[in-house]
Amino acid sequence: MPTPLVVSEVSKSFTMHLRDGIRLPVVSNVAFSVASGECVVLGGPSGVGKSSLLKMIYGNYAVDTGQILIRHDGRIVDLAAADPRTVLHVRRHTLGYVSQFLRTVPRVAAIDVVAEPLVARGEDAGTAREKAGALLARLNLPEALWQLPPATFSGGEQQRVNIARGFITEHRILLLDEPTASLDARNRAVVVGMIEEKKQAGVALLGIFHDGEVREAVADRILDVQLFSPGKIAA
Ligand SMILES: Nc1ncnc2c1ncn2[C@@H]1O[C@H](COP(=O)(O)OP(=O)(O)OP(=O)(O)O)[C@@H](O)[C@H]1O
Repeated sequence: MPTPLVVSEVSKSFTMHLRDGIRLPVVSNVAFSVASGECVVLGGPSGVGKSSLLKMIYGNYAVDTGQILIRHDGRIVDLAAADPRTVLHVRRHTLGYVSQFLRTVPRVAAIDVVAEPLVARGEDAGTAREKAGALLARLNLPEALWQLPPATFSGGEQQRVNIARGFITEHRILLLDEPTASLDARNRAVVVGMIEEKKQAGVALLGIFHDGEVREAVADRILDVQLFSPGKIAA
């Protein structure tokens, strides 16, 4: 099966426009790939650029140089150079992202927040809601909350809505930014099981997990982002 995600010679500096244009180099010459059915975990100390790298791959941060090659619709798209329409199409169909925090939409019920990515892909609303309910039940979100907007939910409840929303589609690539950070042990175990199922289904996963136990449970490989700190030569 063709490799779903290849990151090639990616470098990035932040330019602080309000601070005399000071440049903050973050990563340099990042090169790795994630195979189908593999879970690669980004490692390295705080501030080394793990989250920034994930945001570059999702297209939220621009890259200065390099390519982010995504297998999409039977062809290869360089997301680093793609126009916004293509980026949105890739996100809708191929590239999923579970951020650390849920971005809530006022007045939208939790179950519809979770079902929305399926509806956007053209799935019937009733079926999408059924799948959303099954995921929320699996993640132990009390049914009394399903019809409420998640804005007032606890941190862990919001995170579970966010996870359900990210896992509901059959995206071939899934980016995970600390999806278990606010969860208790029981729900962390549920998420580990869900990641395992995605691997079995051939999804390529790339994530950040600060929890050592979760990392050990899900990682096929840990990629030390420090190898790509500016001034170092990538191994
Ligand atoms: N939007 C931004 N503008 C300016 N600097 C940024 C921006 N985002 C990140 N940085 C800087 O880039 C560096 C890497 O940050 P990043 O959040 O990617 O690190 P990390 O490895 O994920 O850290 P942690 O493990 O603490 O979450 C930091 O020095 C940070 O201050």
